[in-house]
Amino acid sequence: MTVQFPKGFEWGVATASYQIEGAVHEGGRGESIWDRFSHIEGNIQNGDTGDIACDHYHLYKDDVALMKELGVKTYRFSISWPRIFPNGTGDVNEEGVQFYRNLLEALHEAGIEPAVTLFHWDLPQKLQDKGGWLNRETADAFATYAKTCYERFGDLVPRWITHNEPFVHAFLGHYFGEMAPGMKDLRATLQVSHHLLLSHGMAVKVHRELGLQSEIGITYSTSSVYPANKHVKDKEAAELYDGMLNKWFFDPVLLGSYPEDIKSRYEEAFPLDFIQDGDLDTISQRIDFCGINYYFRTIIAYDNTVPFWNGREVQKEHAERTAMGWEVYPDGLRQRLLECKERYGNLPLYITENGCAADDVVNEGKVDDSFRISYLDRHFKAMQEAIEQDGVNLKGYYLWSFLDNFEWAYGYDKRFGIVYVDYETLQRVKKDSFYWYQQVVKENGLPS
Ligand SMILES: OC[C@H]1NNC[C@@H](O)[C@@H]1O
Repeated sequence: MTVQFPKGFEWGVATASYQIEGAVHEGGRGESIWDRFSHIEGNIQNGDTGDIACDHYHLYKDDVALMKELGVKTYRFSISWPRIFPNGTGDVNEEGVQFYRNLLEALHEAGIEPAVTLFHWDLPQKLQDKGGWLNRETADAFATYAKTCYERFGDLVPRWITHNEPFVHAFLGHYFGEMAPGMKDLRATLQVSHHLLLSHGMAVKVHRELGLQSEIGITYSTSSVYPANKHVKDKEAAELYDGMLNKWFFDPVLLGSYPEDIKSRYEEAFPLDFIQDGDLDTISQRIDFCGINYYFRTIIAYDNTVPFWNGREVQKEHAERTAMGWEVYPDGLRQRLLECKERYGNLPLYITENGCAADDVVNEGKVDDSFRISYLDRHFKAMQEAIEQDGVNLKGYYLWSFLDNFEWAYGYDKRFGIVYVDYETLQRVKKDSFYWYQQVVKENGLPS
């Protein structure tokens, strides 16, 4: 065994509701902002939508059987809020509850522990019609939704994740405009990000009040940020970008305050008057773990035409890249894990997403995705170094993704799965990486 992980290290796979379920008009489900956004022409590559996706809603038993064959200990998926509350609040949709109970019971039968994400971006459209996350009342609605999930599913869920990647939902959905609900307004983005974090704290408080034995945390998209070169301006720009991307979301939850360097710049432009007294106490409720989603590093060059953080992403020439164009940089994962340990203490961490898109094709019933195996192999080595050499309290790993699925604005072109999905027939085909990962899970380490 060349690379061995600690005994009890948890190997898993991850998905999300809108990306795999389909059945958007079935089982009493209400409309989500992604149903609305994906049906607006021009928003999604090839005009794709999540209407059918992987049809996991009907095929979940086959998918759980495949996970059992894979041998993973744990499976991270998200609950679709509009399946539980079609209008966002009000009456509970019992058919939606039943679907997730069936899924949870199938996982329990298969000996697979669920890690459930409460919000992975598919906000009920009815709440968006009332301002969405711009509206502070959406945080209250989220706490009610969370409480309902704890009550209905808590007997079968050992691990809860309040939010998936608040940076991505806030900034790509409300500033860069490439994701639902497709806004382009920085002050709105900061208001949304604050209400996302506030709702996280409210959901943690409810979890503690119910005295649940399960653990609860939050999942962040994150990247290690590097200056383009040694110039002080580049270093300052990288610092500010790290503040915008990472600290703005990690610090309120883990330190109880927003990072001053970027906050003061925002306040020069507009008052952050959506931050109310007591909010940061709520947001910084103790959590049991932090989820880290890492795919690539970020290189920043000074650019004073970019407001607030005065920096723009630059690409390393001739770098190895995935089908998303993201640089393959496993050292950045180790770096980011060490940064978290040094800034926030040794809170338990899970890699709640990591993986790569590749141009996978089926050839005589097989999929040679050696590129993905190489990507994973190198990131696993970086993880193991973080544990063994840097003392990072890394407890587990969820591979993104179990299935090829709807990759948001990119539609179905970008394949992240270790299981190939033929979107014409919905047939699943195990890729070579499925068998490779099966061995890693079995051996709790990398094959020599
Ligand atoms: O882009 C790959 C993944 N990144 N994190 C959030 C997921 O929903 C994405 O598919």
